[in-house]
Amino acid sequence: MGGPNIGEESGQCASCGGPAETRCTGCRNVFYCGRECQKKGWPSHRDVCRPFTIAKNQKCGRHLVASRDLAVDDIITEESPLVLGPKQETEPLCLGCYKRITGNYRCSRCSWPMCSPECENHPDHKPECDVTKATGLTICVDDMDSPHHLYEVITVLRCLVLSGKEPKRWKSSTERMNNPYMRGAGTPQYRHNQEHVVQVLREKFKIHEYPGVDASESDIHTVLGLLQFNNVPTKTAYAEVQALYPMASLASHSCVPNTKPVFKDGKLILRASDPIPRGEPITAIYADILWGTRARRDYLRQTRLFSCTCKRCRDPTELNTYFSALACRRCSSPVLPMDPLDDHTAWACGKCSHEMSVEEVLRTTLALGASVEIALANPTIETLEALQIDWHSRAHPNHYHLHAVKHSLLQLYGRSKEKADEKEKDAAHWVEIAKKEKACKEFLTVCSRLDPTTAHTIPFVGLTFYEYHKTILQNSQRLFSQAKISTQQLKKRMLLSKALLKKAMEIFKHEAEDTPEGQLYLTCQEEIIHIGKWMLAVGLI
Ligand SMILES: C[S@@+](CC[C@H](N)C(=O)[O-])C[C@H]1O[C@@H](n2cnc3c(N)ncnc32)[C@H](O)[C@@H]1O
Repeated sequence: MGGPNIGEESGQCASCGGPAETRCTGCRNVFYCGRECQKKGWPSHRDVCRPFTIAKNQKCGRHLVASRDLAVDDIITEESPLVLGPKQETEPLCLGCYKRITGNYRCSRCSWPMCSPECENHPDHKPECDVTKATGLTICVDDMDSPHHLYEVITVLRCLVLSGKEPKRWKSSTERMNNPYMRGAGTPQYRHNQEHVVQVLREKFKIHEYPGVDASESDIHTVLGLLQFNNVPTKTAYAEVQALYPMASLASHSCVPNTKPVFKDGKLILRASDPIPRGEPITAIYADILWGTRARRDYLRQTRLFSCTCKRCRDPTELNTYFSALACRRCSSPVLPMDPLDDHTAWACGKCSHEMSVEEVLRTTLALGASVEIALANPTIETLEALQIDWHSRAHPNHYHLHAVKHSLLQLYGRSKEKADEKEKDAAHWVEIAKKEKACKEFLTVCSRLDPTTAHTIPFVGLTFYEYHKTILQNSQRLFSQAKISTQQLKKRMLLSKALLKKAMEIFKHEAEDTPEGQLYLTCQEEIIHIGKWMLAVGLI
């Protein structure tokens, strides 16, 4: 049998000629009888199937480029990580499933805290389990609520063990990965790594004595560099961890990424989140989408050693969100950077042209961030509203620090009397519900401009849709009981409320059942049934 019949629905498997059962999971143009045949057919099919090529330019180095026009949701890569493990700084977590742990259970072989006997047998945990056992070291981690320095070594150790066990695979995947890390020798970060990773791995874990592992000080620093520059933040069921992927690690960065990642069944599936024309770069985001431009650019410079110049970074308004804008002292209009790509630029009011120096802007932003951090540590409606009022004359209401305050407030509003009897819901409650609705709408508007696919804001946006549905539900039931809306209007609002729940479910659909997001998915499901029953009972359907 020759090469696969691209695009032909021949009814025959392109590999063995038997009856076709499934489409190629990459291009979906070719038919196979099953997974095995797809694997066999792959070598000849790869070049036509792969939706990307690896390109190279001066600005980004190697990067992925669409090899054909890609539609939204097209799969770009579906691959297992070369290595996956906790982020360098993390609170103690299970080294099998990455769930936060209580400390009540320890691996029976190596003494690392884990969550259960099943997790101690998880293949991810094997490298540190074997190395720790070989040294006879007892792992002492008591405080489960603060980052613990011992976890800094885990992912590096996993890389070193893999490089010893599967040297060919390790080398072919990593030898061309970007690693400008050694340029950082002598920096505070390098010194930190020397003390907390290199020395710990060599002196405590005796990693250089472990069979097959080359782990000179410089080997360990090289691995630290590979991880720093090429890691892909990967959201597992319970935590965001770091991973190296042969292909996805090559995607260049944009603060307006055109891909969305989902980590499922141990694999990263990277899909197009926008149509990507042939020849365009395929981009991921390496920073937090809900940080302002200066914070994202500083972070990228520090961790990845480049200055982002993407569409959002170039736009003083950050896609019309005013996410970093301050307020003019003279006329209250937004104050924006004159040249957002220049760190020393002055900021100016768009209306009265009053200028602020960059130092004043940084001082103000820092002070706002500090006030927000304190307020969010113990949030109440009173303290958060007081903070909003206090900063009203100094920062734009959409400022990213105030956006975080809004997200907390939209959950708090209406909560105290949520379960109360209708009679107990007083005027103050309905004022809160009105504020809640407004906050939900504002929060979603800003997020939809920054992250239209919601792929990078799942917990925030999903929860907001859920909270939003409550306001529509409660308000419409009240207005109907007061005969202020017609049956038709009530029905319309009930359907809107259900649609908001469905939107939340769509956002949470990949979340594990025992996470807050997975639980909320189930709550939404129950709530939809409940609303349906209520509509039936009152004759709306
Ligand atoms: C994960 S690696 C990507 C692969 C890398 N380009 C290579 O050649 O191996 C991340 C590095 O790529 C470069 N890079 C990625 N996106 C970039 C961008 N938007 N602008 C400039 N450099 C970028 C930076 O050097 C960054 O540290």
